[in-house]
Amino acid sequence: MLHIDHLGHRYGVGPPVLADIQLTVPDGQLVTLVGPSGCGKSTLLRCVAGLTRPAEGRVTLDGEPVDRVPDRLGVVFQDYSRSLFPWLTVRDNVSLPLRRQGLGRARRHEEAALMLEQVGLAGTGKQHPWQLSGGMQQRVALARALAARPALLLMDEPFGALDAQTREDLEDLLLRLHREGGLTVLFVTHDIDESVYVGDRVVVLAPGPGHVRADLPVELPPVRDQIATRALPEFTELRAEVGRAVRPAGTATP
Ligand SMILES: Nc1ncnc2c1ncn2[C@@H]1O[C@H](COP(=O)(O)OP(=O)(O)OP(=O)(O)O)[C@@H](O)[C@H]1O
Repeated sequence: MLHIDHLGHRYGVGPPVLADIQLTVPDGQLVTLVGPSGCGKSTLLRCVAGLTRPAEGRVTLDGEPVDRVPDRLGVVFQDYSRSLFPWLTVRDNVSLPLRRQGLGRARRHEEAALMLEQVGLAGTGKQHPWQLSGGMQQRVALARALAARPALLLMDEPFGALDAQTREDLEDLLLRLHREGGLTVLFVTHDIDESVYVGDRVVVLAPGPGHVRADLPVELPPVRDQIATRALPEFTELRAEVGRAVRPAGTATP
């Protein structure tokens, strides 16, 4: 379980960027974090990842304070081309976290093959990332994040750079892995539709300084479909509610 307790942050002597963030993500829940540009989403994720030490409050993962990058943390960022090592094969990229855990070569290769199969990339292990499409590279990044069997998966706009069809395929892949593997996920997105489609719960962060404006359960069937789910009245109502929280009346900019 992830627990964020009264977290606040400012960079140096600058203005506060986050204030009094209180958020718990129970095991097995996929929480989407949505909010306008600059409201502090990435800063919050960096604090949770142990990359930035918050000025106030604290983060715990399974009861342990996060004061460095936790061992069992998976991360997937938007920029897949810079997160994979081009000189390593796909298999070696995926098995990197396992090497850090001290697993032998044969076990690492076995696990990497299993993870690649799970993300629909069986048989690509001997290729290099640059031989794959953008969507395939992001699947490799996901396989690598899952290889460490993370207690928490952090995703920062993971599908933002992909074309619409590939993005939908990867949303559905994430939903399946979450459903079948009980993954605990904190997923940052700009996209209100995506926040509702993939989330069990949507948390809206508002700026000035960043704070939780809304925390909404997603009461949609766990097995989702890009066309049928998005057409449900529950989906459109929640999307509107999230939209109003992201952009309260009178704050829209031309
Ligand atoms: N390293 C840094 N030093 C100083 N200020 C920073 C730093 N990183 C972010 N900020 C500031 O903190 C605020 C929040 O930035 P952050 O990147 O966390 O927001 P965000 O919601 O993730 O934005 P976006 O959606 O555009 O990525 C912004 O005003 C930004 O300028």
